[in-house]
Amino acid sequence: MISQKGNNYILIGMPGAGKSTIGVLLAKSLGAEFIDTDLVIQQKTGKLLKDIISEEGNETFKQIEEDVNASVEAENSVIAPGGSAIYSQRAMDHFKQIGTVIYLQLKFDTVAERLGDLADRGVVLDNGQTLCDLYHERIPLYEKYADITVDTDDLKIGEALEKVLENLI
Ligand SMILES: Nc1ncnc2c1ncn2[C@@H]1O[C@H](COP(=O)(O)OP(=O)(O)O)[C@@H](O)[C@H]1O
Ligand SMILES: O=C(O)C1=C[C@@H](OP(=O)(O)O)[C@@H](O)[C@H](O)C1
Ligand SMILES: [Mg+2]
Repeated sequence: MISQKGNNYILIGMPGAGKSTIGVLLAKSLGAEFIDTDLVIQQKTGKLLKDIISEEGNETFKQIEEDVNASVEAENSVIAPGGSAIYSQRAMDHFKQIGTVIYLQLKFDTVAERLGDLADRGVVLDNGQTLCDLYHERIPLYEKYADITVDTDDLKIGEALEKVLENLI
């Protein structure tokens, strides 16, 4: 049986890559809905992401994130999950089934420049792990799940949006 992909677009990439910022603009351009699953998690738990991570730990956060991401029901939507979504095979299988996965690719230096205080932003980082370690751990996972990769380095937000639109399939 040939399985048909859904008509959603899912943005993946490092924190600060612009999944949320470009996602909402992409949805406007396409006349689509926009879903930021970080906000779904916050609404569901009644807690800020950074507080879930700091108070309950990475594993609990990843479990909550997996459950939320794997149960997104959407049509004609742009979906912006958090950067750690790629740790869940189950969630990513779901995303690949309901839509086209777009990887917003950035060089490490750009990611480091964009991100401020990691704890304040709530990044899933193991004890002793640096941002550079995290970047190298995740790149193969973003590449593994991407249907489309868009290099957005050195682009302004509007230019990155245009490049994403040009690359849509
Ligand atoms: N070219 C760009 N593309 C996307 N975001 C950019 C760009 N340049 C600067 N920014 C800034 O980087 C941040 C991206 O954050 P966000 O959209 O929350 O990313 P993510 O959801 O991937 O973590 C925003 O503050 C945005 O204004
Ligand atoms: O990459 C990460 O570890 C995370 C990224 C965040 O989302 P953004 O990628 O939208 O910033 C959020 O899901 C959470 O704080 C963990
Ligand atoms: Mg985001």
